[in-house]
Amino acid sequence: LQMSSLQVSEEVRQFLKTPTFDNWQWEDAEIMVLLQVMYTDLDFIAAFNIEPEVLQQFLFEVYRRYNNIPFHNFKHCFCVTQMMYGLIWLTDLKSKMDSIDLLIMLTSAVCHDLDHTGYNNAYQINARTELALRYNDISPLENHHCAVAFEILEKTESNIFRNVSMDQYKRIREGIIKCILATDMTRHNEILNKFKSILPAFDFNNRDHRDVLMMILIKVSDISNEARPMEVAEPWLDCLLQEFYNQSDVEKLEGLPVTPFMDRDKVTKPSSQTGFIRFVLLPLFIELANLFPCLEQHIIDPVRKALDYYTEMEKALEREKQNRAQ
Ligand SMILES: COc1ccc(NC(=O)[C@H](C)Nc2nc3c(cnn3-c3ccccc3C)c(=O)[nH]2)cc1
Ligand SMILES: [Zn+2]
Repeated sequence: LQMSSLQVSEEVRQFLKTPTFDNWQWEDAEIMVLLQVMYTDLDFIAAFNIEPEVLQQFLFEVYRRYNNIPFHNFKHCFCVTQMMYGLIWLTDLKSKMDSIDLLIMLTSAVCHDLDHTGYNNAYQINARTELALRYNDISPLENHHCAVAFEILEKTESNIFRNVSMDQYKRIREGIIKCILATDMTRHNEILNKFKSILPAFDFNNRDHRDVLMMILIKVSDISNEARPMEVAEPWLDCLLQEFYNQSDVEKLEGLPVTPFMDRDKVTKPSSQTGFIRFVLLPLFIELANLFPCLEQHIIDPVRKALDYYTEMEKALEREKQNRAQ
């Protein structure tokens, strides 16, 4: 996996800051370079004295620890990190938050699904896997992703934080743990409600407010595929359903409870998406847009278009089913 960060043009560097970036156009080796560009263009290299070869080793270890499964793979890690990077520039967060918080957010996105096996927490708990046992059924996957991140960071040659102070390292570790654990979707309403409650008097100088915002930003980045152009987003839904169907097939074989929206006999692409967009994605994005109005046109409009697209598809499927029934 050869990479050097010299060959990225100014045009690509600008494109990388937008939510329309198409991950499918790039090889893994090029994606590794694009991830380095993000750390460089946010001035983390200078601000935290990160040595380029250590950053490369860190990203290579990360690359190695993601698995080749349909959805929660290294390309997903890149998409989430690239969306986080785009949100940082779109909302001008550099002028509102400390650089160390931005470093926490970007690194959390890079590491947030490390060593995902393609089976969600419900499966881990029902099947009483080693992870569920180790983490007592408490966000087993997210605890594992975070533990793997710090296994990588414990090694000197891949510890991008090895030149920061003890206090900075403590703050970075606390922040990454909070952000990665926040990606457990069973905590979705808990975190969204907390954000809603502080929004009316949001204060960037309030540590608790900043912590909740960081959790909301990684959550938004994590499930934001439908904010991208349809030709980028639709393949991701196919990958996701592949992983979900694989899990529900195994659950059926093992006599374990099957999650309805993962069951290939129950779910269709449009039906899974219209519900998700209406009840999960839009409410979350609309709350964030309350704080950053510019996200209306960059993130919310594309999601409304996706909702229209899947609603139309759902109706067409319905009509087809009626015709077949007659
Ligand atoms: C509250 O917990 C939830 C809520 C909804 C869902 N997922 C869905 O409703 C369906 C399957 N669709 C869906 N789920 C998605 C998307 C993006 N990420 N994502 C996802 C993937 C893994 C785990 C959880 C989610 C939300 C997406 O575009 N669509 C999964 C968990
Ligand atoms: Zn994820």
